[in-house]
Amino acid sequence: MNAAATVQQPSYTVRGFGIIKRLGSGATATVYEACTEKNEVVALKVVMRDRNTYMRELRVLKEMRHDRIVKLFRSEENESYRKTGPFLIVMELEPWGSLSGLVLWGSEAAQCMRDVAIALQYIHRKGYIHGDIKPANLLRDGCGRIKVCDFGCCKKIATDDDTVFRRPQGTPAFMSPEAYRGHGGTTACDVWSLAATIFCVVRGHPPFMGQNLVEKIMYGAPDSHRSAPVVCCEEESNLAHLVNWGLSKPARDRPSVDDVLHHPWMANAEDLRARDAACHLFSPSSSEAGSNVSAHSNSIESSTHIGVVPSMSPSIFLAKYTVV
Ligand SMILES: Nc1ncnc2c1ncn2[C@@H]1O[C@H](COP(=O)(O)OP(=O)(O)OP(=O)(O)O)[C@@H](O)[C@H]1O
Repeated sequence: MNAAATVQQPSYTVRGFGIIKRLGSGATATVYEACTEKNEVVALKVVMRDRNTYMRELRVLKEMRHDRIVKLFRSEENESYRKTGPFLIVMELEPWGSLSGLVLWGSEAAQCMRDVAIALQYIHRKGYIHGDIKPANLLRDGCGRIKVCDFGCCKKIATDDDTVFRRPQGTPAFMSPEAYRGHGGTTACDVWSLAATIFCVVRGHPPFMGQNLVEKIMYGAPDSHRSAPVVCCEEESNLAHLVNWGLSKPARDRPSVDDVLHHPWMANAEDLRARDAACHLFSPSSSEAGSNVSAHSNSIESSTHIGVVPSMSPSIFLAKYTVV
């Protein structure tokens, strides 16, 4: 496959981008698979109204250069001068979608969550917290690796004397207790969300399942009596330990991202380099091709990047694209 193999015809255009299909949407935006005038295939995020969120996301994405973080292709410079939406963000397309609704097993779960921890380590070192780690913001690339997206809730790490009450931001099912109270400016908030995400991808639902926002907030409230979730069976004791540690109510009791990366559940996961090597060496005709996120099944010969439809096994390829 090469760039000449094109995707479905766009059904309409948004400021010069041909819209092929909707990939997903959230509170502030809708993301589309789109093509440019040069027939490059991209992810186009259309932020309808919230200019502040848009500007923040754009500013942060420009700073992020890491292979576990979705790439910003183009910041439509003119966008910054617009007073009203929609505002556009042009990103690399991750055609395998997010982890939302998926259940992962064993070392595959550990590898994917390790990718997220690596991305968080980078984000924290840059002086930011992501603020909205959850399965829907974790995209799968063609090699079975994870890329973090959606920096709309990202903020600078609060300084020690920064006790200002901020408007709570994030997704209730994955938010730390202190984030509910408007003190969501520390890296420990991301660690809570990561632990809740780990629970969710191995169990298929978030750890605290309030029926509505009020119940979810009560679950997270510091004086509620709910105990940390137990993820347990004998062979999963490492997993249970990490999740329960990450979901410690007092932020100071939680591990750092470095601790998470060194935790046996992640550190003992199958060697990632083997997976990376498999990604490059994978033969598109291999009979191991499949449609989950395992190391061998989603491998492609080259990374997905602008203008190039990924070269991959025909069965996987056809599931996502109409080749003309
Ligand atoms: N680069 C991409 N490639 C493929 N799919 C993407 C990409 N970026 C986002 N998506 C899909 O679009 C969905 C919504 O994107 P995003 O989370 O950025 O929107 P949002 O409005 O900021 O969401 P939220 O309300 O969670 O903040 C994601 O869950 C994901 O499924």
